[in-house]
Amino acid sequence: MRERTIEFFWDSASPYTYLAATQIETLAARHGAAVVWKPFLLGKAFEATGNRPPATIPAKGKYLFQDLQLWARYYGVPLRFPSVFPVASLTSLRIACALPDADVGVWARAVMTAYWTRDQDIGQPEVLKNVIGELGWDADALLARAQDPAVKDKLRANTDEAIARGVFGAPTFFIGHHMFWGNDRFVLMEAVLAGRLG
Ligand SMILES: N[C@@H](CCC(=O)N[C@@H](CS)C(=O)NCC(=O)O)C(=O)O
Repeated sequence: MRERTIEFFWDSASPYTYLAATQIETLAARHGAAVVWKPFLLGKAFEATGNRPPATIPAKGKYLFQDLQLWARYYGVPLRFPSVFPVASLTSLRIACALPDADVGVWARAVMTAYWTRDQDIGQPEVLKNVIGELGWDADALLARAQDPAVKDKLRANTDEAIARGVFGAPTFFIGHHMFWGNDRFVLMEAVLAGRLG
């Protein structure tokens, strides 16, 4: 039987993850697959694997700015490089861990749109409150829940799981036993979902 689940490890601090988030549900729907949105701390995966943010290597950073804009134009989505970068994504990810599973993708897309298209500093509680309010959710209650020890543990567990499964960057997807890093791996993911690659 073909695999019908795409696990999506995402951190709102990652521009390529924002790009992937604009596409993944449409891709999944084409194949009757479900997306499981898994927030994790990319910085911890960098630390654990000895990897580093690409923008810290000047030549890679320069290329990355052009590459991101080309992808945004290719997808027909907005992308504005934020004035605060890198951003403190921790609270936005804890909020994701405090939500019911069905709302995590909605939150991920909303918070990444605020940061990656409207230059809003999602490290600030006031900004997060606004984004939560725009979704019609109770911002004070959700921000309070995001501080629960069980919620903090969930983010830690997702991050540990990602590292244990070999994640070194973002976005990272799993379809069955296959791991994919990057929004540029969609072509391979579709081949797996369509049963053309085992
Ligand atoms: N080619 C990938 C690039 C993805 C990427 O550079 N992601 C960053 C985070 S935004 C990362 O994880 N970098 C780790 C690395 O360069 O090894 C894509 O198109 O998505």
